[in-house]
Amino acid sequence: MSNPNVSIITTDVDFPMQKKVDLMIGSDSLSLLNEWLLKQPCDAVFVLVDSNTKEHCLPLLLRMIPSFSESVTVIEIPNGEQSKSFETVMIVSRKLLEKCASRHALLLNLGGGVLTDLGGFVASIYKRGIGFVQIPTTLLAQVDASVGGKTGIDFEHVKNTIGTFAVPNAVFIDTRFLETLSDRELKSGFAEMVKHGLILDDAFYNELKMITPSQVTPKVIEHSVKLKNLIVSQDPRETGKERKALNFGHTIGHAIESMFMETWCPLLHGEAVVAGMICESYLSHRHSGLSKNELDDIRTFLTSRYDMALYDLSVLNEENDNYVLHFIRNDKKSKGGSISFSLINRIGKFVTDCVCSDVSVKESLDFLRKKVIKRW
Ligand SMILES: NC(=O)c1ccc[n+]([C@@H]2O[C@H](COP(=O)([O-])OP(=O)(O)OC[C@H]3O[C@@H](n4cnc5c(N)ncnc54)[C@H](O)[C@@H]3O)[C@@H](O)[C@H]2O)c1
Ligand SMILES: O=C(O)C(=O)C[C@@H](O)[C@H](O)[C@H](O)COP(=O)(O)O
Ligand SMILES: [Zn+2]
Repeated sequence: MSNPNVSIITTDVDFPMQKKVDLMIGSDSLSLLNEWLLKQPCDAVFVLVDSNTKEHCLPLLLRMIPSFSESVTVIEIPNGEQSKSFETVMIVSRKLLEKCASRHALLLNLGGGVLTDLGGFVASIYKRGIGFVQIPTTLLAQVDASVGGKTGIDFEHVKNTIGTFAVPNAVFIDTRFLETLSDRELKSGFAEMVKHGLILDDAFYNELKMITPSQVTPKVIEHSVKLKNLIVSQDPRETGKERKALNFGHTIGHAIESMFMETWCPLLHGEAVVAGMICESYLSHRHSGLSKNELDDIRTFLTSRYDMALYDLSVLNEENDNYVLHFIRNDKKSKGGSISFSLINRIGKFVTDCVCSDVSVKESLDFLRKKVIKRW
């Protein structure tokens, strides 16, 4: 299988067994899918879509797999974060059962991070695990969610509480899908790329400062994926220090995302991560040596790109800080009752396992309110 427009990165995974996963990235990586599928020992192919990817992405996918387009079963779920739920797990599992999907079925997850997290989770538990392929259609899913094997659903508004580490059989990242994505969604995905720069690569961070999300090229996506993959291959199941780095901005970001879930205008994941990265850059300045200049640089860059004035931020008023702390305590990095953060000590260099007090967390939320929200 080869195509000059497509790069292939092979990653070696050791859980639950040694498994090599190919990530195909490029402006027409789907051109490799038909041939790839023909080599798989599967007995049926299912495609999971949401209402948007059914309209915008499924036609291209079906065109690219002529040997299967007549025989695939399409399963549709509603779009949006609410689909990361037990209810949707049941909808998909029920459909697989109705169609008598065997343990040799293959599930193609065609969608953004919600769909790849949910679809990956169902595939990892249905009949104790069937094969699945991630075909990410948002920038966020292309640079982050489809890479690294974290799957799951939310529970009681706590993000990704129920989930598995499950390795897909392959990942096809085709940048043509991004053509129908809204600016807001593109910006949300861009935030995770900025995160990759902040924790691992200052040159990449500076490169991102020079472009807008709509100017992101397949090569820039590939670089972001390589950065994530580097970390994942060192610490696939987040048992060591490395993978926690990918959680920069998420301890507070996830709590903020949870706080907004029930409001009339929920934040997108990347938007919450932006707010989280601002708070956690403040904590990095206070606790892990990030310079004042770099803190200002990050805050200025992020506030210039993300206009949070568009959202109702009253949910982040001081009187709600204890709710934010409640969500933070359920973060997966917490241990023995202490809240643990992944921070940076300079742009491009992460440090993990930083314990910060409730007082520091509240200070960082104050920083967000005074230095950022006021300006937004
Ligand atoms: N597993 C991981 O490592 C990981 C990493 C980062 C984020 N996540 C998770 O990913 C989720 C966010 O993912 P997301 O930002 O992709 O959101 P999403 O999956 O909700 O997709 C965003 C919206 O865009 C629509 N859409 C998708 N592709 C489209 C296309 N090509 N054209 C037009 N519309 C399209 C979707 O229907 C949806 O309405 C969060 O739940 C987050 O927790 C997981
Ligand atoms: O892949 C990872 O590891 C990450 O932490 C990437 C994050 O961007 C992503 O949002 C992930 O789903 C968060 O995982 P969680 O373990 O904090 O639920
Ligand atoms: Zn994330």
